[in-house]
Amino acid sequence: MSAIIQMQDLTKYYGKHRGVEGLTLTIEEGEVFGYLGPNGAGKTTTIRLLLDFIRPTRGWAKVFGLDTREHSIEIRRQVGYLPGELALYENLRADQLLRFFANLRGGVDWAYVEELAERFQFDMSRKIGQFSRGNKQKLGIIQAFMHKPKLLILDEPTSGLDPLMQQEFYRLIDEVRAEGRTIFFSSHILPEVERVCTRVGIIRDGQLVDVQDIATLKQRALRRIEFRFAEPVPHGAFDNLPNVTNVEYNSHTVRFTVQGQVDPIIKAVASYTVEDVVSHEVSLEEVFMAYYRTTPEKEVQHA
Ligand SMILES: Nc1ncnc2c1ncn2[C@@H]1O[C@H](COP(=O)(O)OP(=O)(O)OP(=O)(O)O)[C@@H](O)[C@H]1O
Repeated sequence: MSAIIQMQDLTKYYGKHRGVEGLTLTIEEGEVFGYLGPNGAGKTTTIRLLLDFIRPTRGWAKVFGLDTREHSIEIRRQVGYLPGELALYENLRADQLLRFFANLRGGVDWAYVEELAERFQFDMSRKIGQFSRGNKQKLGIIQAFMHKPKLLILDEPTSGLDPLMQQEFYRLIDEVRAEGRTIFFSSHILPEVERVCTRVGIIRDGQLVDVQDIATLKQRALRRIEFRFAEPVPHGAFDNLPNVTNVEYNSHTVRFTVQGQVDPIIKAVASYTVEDVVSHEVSLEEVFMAYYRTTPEKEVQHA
């Protein structure tokens, strides 16, 4: 394995305002790395530093082992980049713009472009100016993936996509991953990061607060689970289960918060007749809260 992205003390201040600070991180070839953080955390700033659209105040970054400041043209040639906000030529048709990019980059298989357009139900013959936000996002995805780059840098790629198209996008990510290519993508949606990534970095207030593989993050995640039973359940029946807190009994229903494995709970509820079960996805905020509760105090003062 070789390092595809390296950051060392990477720091960007906008005047006195902190963008990101002290980012040190290595992403290896073949990783699908999720860069997770709430709005304003510094995700876009990091991506813009990697592509040399802005320059660091301190520290450095390398992509493919090349310094981002000295070799930005070479780096960008080998990267598929989806910006958070696309600036496009509104008067062109989508296929004209894609042909233009294909000619600039060279080596693009047009049949693959057509395949992507079909998969995303994207009509390339329409003018870009007429597109909805979702269609513009599809166009952004197609241009990022069309030349099969060895590194994809994607800024909130699923924003504006409907759920079906999101699923298609996740399949595309899986394919790129199976081919051993590398993806760095920012998101504020934990379930999608869980779905497609191998590792995740959590950024908050401009700083990288944790880097974990997905399995570890899942262990920390909180989940609210509700069971409805055919018969009333005795109060206290599930009070002493491992990993469970905040148990609420209400006649036929029981709700609780779970952190970590659900297996002991499933075994315990199985002695009653379960009519329904609802598991609420954890919000990123809850994951952060769970994270901060287990972080040494001096590190959480800024949280
Ligand atoms: N051009 C700029 N001038 C001044 N401050 C900026 C500029 N760009 C970003 N910032 C600030 O830097 C911080 C990080 O912003 P950034 O856009 O990188 O966050 P983000 O995680 O990508 O958020 P979002 O999900 O909202 O895009 C924020 O506090 C933001 O206000």
